[in-house]
Amino acid sequence: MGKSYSTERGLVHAVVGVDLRVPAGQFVAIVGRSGSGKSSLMAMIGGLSRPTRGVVRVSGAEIWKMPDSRLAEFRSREMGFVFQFPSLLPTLRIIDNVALPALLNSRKEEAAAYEKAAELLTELELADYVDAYPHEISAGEQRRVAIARALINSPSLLIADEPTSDLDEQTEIEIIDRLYRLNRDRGVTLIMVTHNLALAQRADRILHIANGGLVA
Ligand SMILES: Nc1ncnc2c1ncn2[C@@H]1O[C@H](COP(=O)(O)OP(=O)(O)OP(=O)(O)O)[C@@H](O)[C@H]1O
Repeated sequence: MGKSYSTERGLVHAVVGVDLRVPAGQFVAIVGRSGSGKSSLMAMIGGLSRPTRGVVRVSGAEIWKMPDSRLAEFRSREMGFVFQFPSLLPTLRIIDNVALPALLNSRKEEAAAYEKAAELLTELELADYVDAYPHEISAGEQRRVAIARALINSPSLLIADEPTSDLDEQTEIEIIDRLYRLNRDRGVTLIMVTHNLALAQRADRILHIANGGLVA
């Protein structure tokens, strides 16, 4: 698959001829320098940015053939996202933030959504903070909330783009450990971009990307 952007400077080829197959349940780490195309690749896989070339299949479905509304629904059901910054809604309690995607998209019963949110928060050792607001918890705890939120609709694929940026080393290890265990214990396929090669070592497979292409 490929992605080019039209800019005033002309076409920028951000991703070029990437052929990537990730078996269900695998943990793949993607590493590469700034500007190498990691986020562009993740956005195409995650149904957030249309490829200019090629196809993306998730759980057998060709996602970029879907009409927008179906893709949005598919994305919220099949995929979870953890980005560089957790972007929790500041006026909602932690539990509301986690339950929200279930209430919005899969039309889960409110009670069931809150029950699942509480379960996930307990699993991520955040049970004490369900009624807290995002500004009342630490940056590492906020990342864990974002992971819980990403899991609320039981996705088969979790996409994490620099999920530990701006965290201290110990918290970074802890977050990666969480993601690692979710992958192992729940069988969620995990594709993670990281700058940190040591953390990438936890993955089943490390892909290096340079100038928009995969390198051996
Ligand atoms: N919306 C856009 N419009 C034009 N060019 C873009 C756009 N997004 C990314 N690019 C360019 O595409 C290339 C790849 O960018 P991308 O963000 O995918 O890299 P990255 O590896 O994720 O970088 P970083 O680690 O700094 O986040 C870069 O040259 C970037 O300038």
